[in-house]
Amino acid sequence: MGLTVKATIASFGGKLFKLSHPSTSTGTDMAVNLYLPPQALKSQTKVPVLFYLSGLTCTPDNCSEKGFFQHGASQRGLAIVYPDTSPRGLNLPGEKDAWDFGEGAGFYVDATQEPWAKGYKMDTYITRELPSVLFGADSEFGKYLDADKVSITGHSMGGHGALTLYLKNPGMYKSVSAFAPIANPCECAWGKKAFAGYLGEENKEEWKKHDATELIKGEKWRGHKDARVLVDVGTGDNFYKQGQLLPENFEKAVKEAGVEGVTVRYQEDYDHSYYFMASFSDEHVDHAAKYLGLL
Ligand SMILES: N[C@@H](CCC(=O)N[C@@H](CSC=O)C(=O)NCC(=O)O)C(=O)O
Repeated sequence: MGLTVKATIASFGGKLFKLSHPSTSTGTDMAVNLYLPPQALKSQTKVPVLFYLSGLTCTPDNCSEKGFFQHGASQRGLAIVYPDTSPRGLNLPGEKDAWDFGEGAGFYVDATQEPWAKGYKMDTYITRELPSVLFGADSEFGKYLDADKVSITGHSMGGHGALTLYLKNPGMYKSVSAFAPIANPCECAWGKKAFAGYLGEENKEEWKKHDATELIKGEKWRGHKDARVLVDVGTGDNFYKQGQLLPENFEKAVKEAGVEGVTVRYQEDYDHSYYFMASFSDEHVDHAAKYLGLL
């Protein structure tokens, strides 16, 4: 069984499809939104694809309703994939006890600890299963999507997801960008809670494999001359002020590792919300478009 279309919504000359599909990674049905720009629909050609990973508490709808990404995507001619942030409906004990762990908070890792290992496999889901579901021969959308031209972006927990999936898999994505990412999860409260639960309290070396600040220092990226990374953080972001994001640690690691092609910008007064993202989403679409051959 493949994709089910739940709704089709006109947006900026293209169409937003609300989809669901059974997932072998999570053992649940997964919701996912897909935006096809007018260029794909009118000429029936394959367009490049930008994956957008959402933050804590989000569904595929938060960003497709108020992130303003469809505006830039329709101008540049790229598709956007908005996945969910965790499995839903597994009914694991404690799954809905907190907004920063469990349902809506999968952290884009493959959990190794029970009970989470039963379906919290968001790394495999985003990097392997979802592309094959969307781009594969059985997908009615495959004819519109260029599987060889894919970039990734995200917000907060999803910014962590975008940076780490990009850094773990050189070549899988053409570029990465992030809004207010949790840039050093091993050192912040959100990250410590998630990694202790999903990966094990004692497995600190394993945690580092899913931390952008650690990954950029690793052998895959040390001395890299063209990293293609854009990060925006708002200086009025309360989660930034509380030390949940730690972009300075990421910048320091980039410098120490001699990595070039990383831009971290601090946007005066902007907070953590979608008002911030909508203000800069065109620029993040353009960052992706440049490396996807559209600019
Ligand atoms: N507990 C609050 C705050 C949750 C929140 O701010 N979530 C952010 C992501 S935070 C890091 O990943 C978010 O994107 N919220 C959705 C939105 O539409 O703003 C709550 O439950 O709202």
